Amino acid sequence: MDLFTGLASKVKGQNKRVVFPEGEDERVLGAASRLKKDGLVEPVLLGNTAKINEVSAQNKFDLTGIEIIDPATYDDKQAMIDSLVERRKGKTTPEQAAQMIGDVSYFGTMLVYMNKVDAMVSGAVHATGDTVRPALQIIKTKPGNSRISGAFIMEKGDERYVFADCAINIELGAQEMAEVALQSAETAQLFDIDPKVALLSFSTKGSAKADVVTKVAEATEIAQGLAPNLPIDGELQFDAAFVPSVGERKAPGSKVAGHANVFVFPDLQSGNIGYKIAQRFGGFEAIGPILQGLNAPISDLSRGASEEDIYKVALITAAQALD
Ligand SMILES: CC(C)(COP(=O)(O)OP(=O)(O)OC[C@H]1O[C@@H](n2cnc3c(N)ncnc32)[C@H](O)[C@@H]1OP(=O)(O)O)[C@@H](O)C(=O)NCCC(=O)NCCS
Ligand SMILES: CC(=O)OP(=O)(O)O
Repeated sequence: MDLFTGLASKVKGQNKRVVFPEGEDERVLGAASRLKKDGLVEPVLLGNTAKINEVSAQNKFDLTGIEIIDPATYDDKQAMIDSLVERRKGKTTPEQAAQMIGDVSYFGTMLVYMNKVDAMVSGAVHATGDTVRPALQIIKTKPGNSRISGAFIMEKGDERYVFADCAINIELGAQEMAEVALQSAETAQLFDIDPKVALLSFSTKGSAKADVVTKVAEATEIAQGLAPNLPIDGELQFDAAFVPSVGERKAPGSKVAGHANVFVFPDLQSGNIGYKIAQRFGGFEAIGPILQGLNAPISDLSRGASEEDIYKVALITAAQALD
């Protein structure tokens, strides 16, 4: 069974309410109308109702039964402001809160925080920082996680891999990289991938010396200590992690080298560039970024996302809302 058939059967009929703050965007509307028609989620669109109906009519989308909330005329605004001020005690004044919820990313995040919806999918129009900052400030991390990170499921035919962090942490210390490794192993399990985790570098097992290489070796030790039963290894170059013959030559005896399926990058430059190369040169579908370590299901999208990408990310996000 492919990834999305399995996810669809899990979320079908569960009526998970997913808010789409960029409700006036044509790709978002197309995805929402299909999700509703397929009975997979209950989309909630944010935006101006007349504008949403106009874009839908132009594209012949059927929005029957889909709730639209216009933040400009929302009845419960004061309760939302009060709740935001309470959550950001000492950090946000009522005046600032009123201004913040004028931004659809904050408005949508508050709907999740106040349990008015189960999940949020955004970022087709807004850059990642603007999409996730409200979640970092309001939803915060899950217990046991000091930071969130962003993973992609990279899929082509029956090949399926996890890449992280491709979206959030510009620089990572050893401890933080170890945490991303464990979060990514958990994400892999969610998608029926039996994780073999490689912490990547331009060096394999000491073949080069540099502080950034030492960081990856230290992160590997920390991650192995935290999860002794998981196959985790580093520092590994990508070829040593992925190609069996190279793995054997460069890292003999490693349980991961040559067979890795979860790839943890040492910083955001390499992670973001790496996933886009696999996507655009390698022909992999890049599904995500899936936010890991956040205390509620909220997903960011790439602004390059297609309607199909949005549909799939919404399905994943609804599945995360199931337990
Ligand atoms: C994610 C990002 C927006 C956070 O930056 P920021 O808003 O400047 O963060 P700040 O340091 O001001 O922190 C804001 C809040 O978020 C929290 N935070 C920041 N990064 C976090 C992380 N990785 N995990 C958890 N919380 C985090 C801070 O603790 C702070 O909380 P507080 O307000 O309650 O004290 C920033 O790291 C970023 O731009 N990353 C790159 C995103 C990107 O462009 N990716 C490429 C495309 S996908
Ligand atoms: C994940 C990512 O790179 O997002 P964007 O393309 O929107 O910058």
